Amino acid sequence: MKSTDESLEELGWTDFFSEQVSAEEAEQCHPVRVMAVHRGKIAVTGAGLQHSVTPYIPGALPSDDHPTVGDWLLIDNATLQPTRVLRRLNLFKRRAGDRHKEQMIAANVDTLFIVASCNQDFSVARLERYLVLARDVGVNPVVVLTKTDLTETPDAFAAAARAIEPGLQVETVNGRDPASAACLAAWCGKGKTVALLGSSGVGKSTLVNTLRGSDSIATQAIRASDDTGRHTTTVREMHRLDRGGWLLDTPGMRELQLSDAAAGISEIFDDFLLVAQRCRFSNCSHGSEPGCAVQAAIAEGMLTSERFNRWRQLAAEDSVAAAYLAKRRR
Ligand SMILES: Nc1nc2c(ncn2[C@@H]2O[C@H](COP(=O)(O)OP(=O)(O)OP(=O)(O)O)[C@@H](O)[C@H]2O)c(=O)[nH]1
Ligand SMILES: [Zn+2]
Repeated sequence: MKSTDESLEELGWTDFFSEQVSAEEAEQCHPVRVMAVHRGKIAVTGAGLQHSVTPYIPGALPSDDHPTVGDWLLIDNATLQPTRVLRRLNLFKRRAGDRHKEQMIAANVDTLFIVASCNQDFSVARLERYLVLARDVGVNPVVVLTKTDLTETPDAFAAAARAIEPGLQVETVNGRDPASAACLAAWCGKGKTVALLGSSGVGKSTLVNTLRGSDSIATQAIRASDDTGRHTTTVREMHRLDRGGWLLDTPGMRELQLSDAAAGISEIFDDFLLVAQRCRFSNCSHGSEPGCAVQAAIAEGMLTSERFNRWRQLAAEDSVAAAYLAKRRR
């Protein structure tokens, strides 16, 4: 199947997907993108068509990945039943509240907006957590710092974010002001999919509304007393922008739990891994072992103990999750 169809390209269809479809399949099926997932139904859009279809794929095992927002599916022309999920460019998952479970967040994302606000909610540890996820999944991250209108020092927040990783892209915006949010348009071109991740109340839905120039998503005033976000976004869905891109909002998250993200952790904390290679023992826990290069670097001021603690915390959390998953997959 060739990716010549203009309207499919607007949906994000590329050769990566078209090459997966055999000539035989192309005759019997048509590709559609999952726009929203509801209970028992998914909203899909293809070339000049929209359907609401069942998310169940004949013959799929319960352990198989089911369609999630952003996925490309093949739909049978006659029955309108999904026949299969096309291989994904990438997939965001997180550990759901129940630690045994993984929840799919979004598939086939070009750019991740990691949204945080310039107020007391701002946390480098939380940004690192989202960056680990972005690196692990292999998606280009952009840190978007909102609520610049509520602080005198937005540059200080931006500097703290930039210090996490050399070359990290950081934008500061007033999410309610279209002129201010316009700097984000660069990532939202035709056929591009941008997912927004961040804690509840940081202003994801507000950004989506501002970039779309509409006010169709419910946003809710957060409790002024503590800036704690309430859950305002309930359905995960793709929102179309006039210039052709797609924004994918995600429901309010209290805390992002990583699962199986060792590769991402290694990238964000590569400075620690580099130094750890010089530890005397290859299985050094960087505690009180003799000859620990990490502790030596901290003592010399080359590495900070704050970042060390965040690294150990993420690594410990991730290895517990990874062990769980390995057991379940066996
Ligand atoms: N002053 C100011 N308020 C903002 C800004 N961005 C968002 N808000 C407000 O912050 C509150 C929460 O914004 P939402 O857009 O609902 O937050 P969210 O991240 O989508 O939250 P969930 O849907 O729960 O994940 C709303 O009252 C917004 O009007 C901003 O840049 N400046
Ligand atoms: Zn060590």
